[in-house]
Amino acid sequence: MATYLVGSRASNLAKAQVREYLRPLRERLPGVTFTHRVILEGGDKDRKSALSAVSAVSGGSAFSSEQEAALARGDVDVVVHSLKDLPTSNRQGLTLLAPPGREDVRDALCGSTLAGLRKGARVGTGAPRRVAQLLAVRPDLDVVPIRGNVPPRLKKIETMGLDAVVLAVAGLRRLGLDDAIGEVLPLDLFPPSPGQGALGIQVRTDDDSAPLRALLSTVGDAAADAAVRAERALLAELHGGCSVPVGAYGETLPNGELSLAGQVTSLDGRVRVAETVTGPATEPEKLGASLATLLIDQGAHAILGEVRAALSSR
Ligand SMILES: NCc1[nH]cc(CCC(=O)O)c1CC(=O)O
Repeated sequence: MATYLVGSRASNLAKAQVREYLRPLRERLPGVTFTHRVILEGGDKDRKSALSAVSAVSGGSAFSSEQEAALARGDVDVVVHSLKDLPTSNRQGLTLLAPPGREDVRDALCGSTLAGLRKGARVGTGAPRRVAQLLAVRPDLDVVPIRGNVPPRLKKIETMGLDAVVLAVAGLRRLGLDDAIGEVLPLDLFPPSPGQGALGIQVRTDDDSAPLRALLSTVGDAAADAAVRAERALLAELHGGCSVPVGAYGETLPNGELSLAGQVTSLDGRVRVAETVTGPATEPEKLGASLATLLIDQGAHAILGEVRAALSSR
């Protein structure tokens, strides 16, 4: 009987994601054993310094590297990530499988509604994309940088005297914290981080892993896969990472085509370029690349150049 080790970070969100991923697999494959292994991270302890050092410069993710190293070494056979935290550059010998569907992709305001925020209200978020999108619609807001896992970030409403914080609906739902949502933010003004709401299912590409890849592909969702591939291709073409103000949302249309919306916003929210493209769902990377070209023609590089300069001087 086959046994596979499934790795993840130690957070409650990571554990919930593993449970969500394994439930249908265990039902479908009663003869196969999947065992969860937490992979502890140096990067977790010292996330602040790691993030500011890595993400501002390369757009890389400090979180995922140790998970990927454990997978490459063979300590585990598959890793369940949050896809949006994974760098777009492909790690040699590893591959991403189609995600099993997708949670709600949107961001939420917790603690208040947008209209309910007084002038100059203090809103917590550490993500440049969220800062930029908030200031674009509400330049009066005082955006306060916060970091950490989802539950501590929610608690900062009380402990830091914030009026609200911005968090992904997906993480809140998976943690059973959706009661905290004051308003789900509209996709057109607050397009999510590429891959938001999707699990990043990563395996080795070697021949020995082929049977596992075949098993796991039975729970992959083609529509979600096309959407996240297009979103991540856009980000890669813009040379962005999870720390740049790029929002993207891919979706399969009723006619089977893939639509991809993308936005790049300056950190102060004053300049924004936005476009939507449509194309065959069989070529999501091409769609992402064509959207990147349109956004670059409209000035995306200038915006992102200023963002990088601002972030690296922090
Ligand atoms: N960077 C943190 C992170 N990584 C994944 C999620 C949950 C949403 C998801 O799975 O895409 C979150 C929290 C948040 O953004 O609110």
